[in-house]
Amino acid sequence: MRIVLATGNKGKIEEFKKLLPKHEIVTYKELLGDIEIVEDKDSFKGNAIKKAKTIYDLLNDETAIVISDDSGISVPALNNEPGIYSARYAKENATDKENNNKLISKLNEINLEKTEAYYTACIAIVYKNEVYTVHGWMHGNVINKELGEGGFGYDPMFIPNSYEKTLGELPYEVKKAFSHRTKALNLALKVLDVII
Ligand SMILES: O=P(O)(O)OP(=O)(O)OP(=O)(O)OC[C@H]1O[C@@H](n2cnc3c(O)ncnc32)[C@H](O)[C@@H]1O
Ligand SMILES: [Mg+2]
Repeated sequence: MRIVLATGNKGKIEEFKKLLPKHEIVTYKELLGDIEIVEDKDSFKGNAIKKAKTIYDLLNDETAIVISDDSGISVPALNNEPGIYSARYAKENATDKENNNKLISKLNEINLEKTEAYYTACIAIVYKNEVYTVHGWMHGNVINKELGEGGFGYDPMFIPNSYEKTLGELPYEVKKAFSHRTKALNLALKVLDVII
């Protein structure tokens, strides 16, 4: 099955390709070029739907299968920041490094070297003009430094439950086994099984 990914994030694209080895994955940029989608909704779900719907409508092909991913990290000790603002925590169009530095300074402000955190992913599917959404979560801790080069985004700061190392240090197989994205995508595949 051919799936159009409504994301511009290289880390996500790489993960989706590894999670869906049997499917043909095309990114929206390959089909439509660069498009700016303003993520102005107040939930992962709202933004995921907006991204998937925008690309689906522009493709103008009823039978296209479009999948988006809106995700982020939440830190309860910081009132669940950055949450839906994870991509622009430091500033608009911030790099991963800038966002990680902002999270590190926020943790340092309240003298926390390590504290509970969780990732959320909402995946929206659009097919035949209908929208479906599913969620997945991964729980663990964030630390006030970056360790390792693996993964993307906040991964070098995130230690999943039952592990002692960050997702920057651990092999991708660990993240693949039970990440927020893996869990949401497994549900999305079940939805696709039913609707297609
Ligand atoms: O909107 P798209 O085009 O999909 O790309 P994006 O990078 O803007 O994606 P989001 O709006 O969903 O923002 C997600 C933020 O959370 C971070 N993030 C999401 N999933 C992550 C993961 O699995 N590991 C590390 N960081 C993650 C990511 O780096 C972004 O800063
Ligand atoms: Mg985004």
